[in-house]
Amino acid sequence: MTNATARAADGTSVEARHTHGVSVAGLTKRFAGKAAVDDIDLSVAPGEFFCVLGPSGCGKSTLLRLVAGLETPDAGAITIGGQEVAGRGRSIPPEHRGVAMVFQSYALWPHMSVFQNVAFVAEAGGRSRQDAAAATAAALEAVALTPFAERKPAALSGGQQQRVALARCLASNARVLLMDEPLANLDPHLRDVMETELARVHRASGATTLYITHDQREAMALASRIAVMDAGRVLQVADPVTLYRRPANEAVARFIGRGAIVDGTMMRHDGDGALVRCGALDIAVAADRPRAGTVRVLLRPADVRLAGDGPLSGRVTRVTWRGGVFELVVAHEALGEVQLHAATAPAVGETVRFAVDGGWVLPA
Ligand SMILES: Nc1ncnc2c1ncn2[C@@H]1O[C@H](COP(=O)(O)OP(=O)(O)OP(=O)(O)O)[C@@H](O)[C@H]1O
Repeated sequence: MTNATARAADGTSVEARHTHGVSVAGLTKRFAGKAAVDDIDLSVAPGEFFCVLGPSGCGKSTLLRLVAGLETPDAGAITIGGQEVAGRGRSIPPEHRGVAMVFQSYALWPHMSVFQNVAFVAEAGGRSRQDAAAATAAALEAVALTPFAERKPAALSGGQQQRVALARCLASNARVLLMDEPLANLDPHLRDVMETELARVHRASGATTLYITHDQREAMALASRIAVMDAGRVLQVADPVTLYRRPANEAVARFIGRGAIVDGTMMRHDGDGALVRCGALDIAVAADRPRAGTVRVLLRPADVRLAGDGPLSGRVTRVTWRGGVFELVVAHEALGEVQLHAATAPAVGETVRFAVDGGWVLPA
């Protein structure tokens, strides 16, 4: 099937869905005078899988609820598919925004069967009964719930109920899917399975997806781009690799992944690289621009390696098995504690030699 003829589970052409991006500008929402969402600008491309990642209480859900139309902004504007749905004192109600939403709580109708729960939403998209039934069947198949179609929600496990909520979202006619931690209540195995399924369904449907999570692993696995939020503000928007390798500031560096941050002085800058002196050690690192004074250098575990002839030595303070690799914390006199991965584990307290092969000078 070519792109031109590709069809989503609900019969909508992929092209139709691809025309719907989401953008917010200067978006602000206050509760009791305190900004939960604080002057945010974001643009989600049509068809993109975009994650908003941040700690509890940073304003992620409020942002999603604003886009859905469940909250009214105090300032700023929201545009969906080229249409301004909120701003300048105007607010289009949720049902006219062309979005479907999955919440942390599944909000299923207890008196309806699994099939009816999904079909109800599919029909609300303005389709014929027959088309809605086909979309419902396809969505239940996608979340592996076909055998449970006639059950009531009360006779399902929590994870199965969550999958019904997901199927409802998939079966809706919406061009834009809004998901608030939809995998939060699943066990790790089912989470993995559903992550794969979400990615597959997204590829097939092309629906623009705005996905909220506090789980960086999940965001990294699913998103084409991630916005990292803290205290109502967006700290950085980037693809997962850039967020990990080149965080914009210390807060993002500490929130995403592991690593150590050490002080140094930039001796030289050339193109995309720099030589930074940390204590008595010169390290070749990546850096976006020349900098005077003290700089802060992020050393990810992959930047550091055990080496019998390495120039540095330190004492192992912690060893953690991370499934396939040991993570060591090694204390060095000048650098402080650095982390690295190793195939074999020295004993805690042992002195090891190591080398630093790279790093990233934090821009801010
Ligand atoms: N209806 C409300 N009334 C008052 N305060 C609210 C309301 N909704 C959210 N808040 C506050 O706004 C801030 C952001 O909340 P929000 O639910 O958006 O965060 P979150 O990042 O989604 O958190 P979590 O991951 O825990 O769900 C919090 O301080 C919260 O207490």
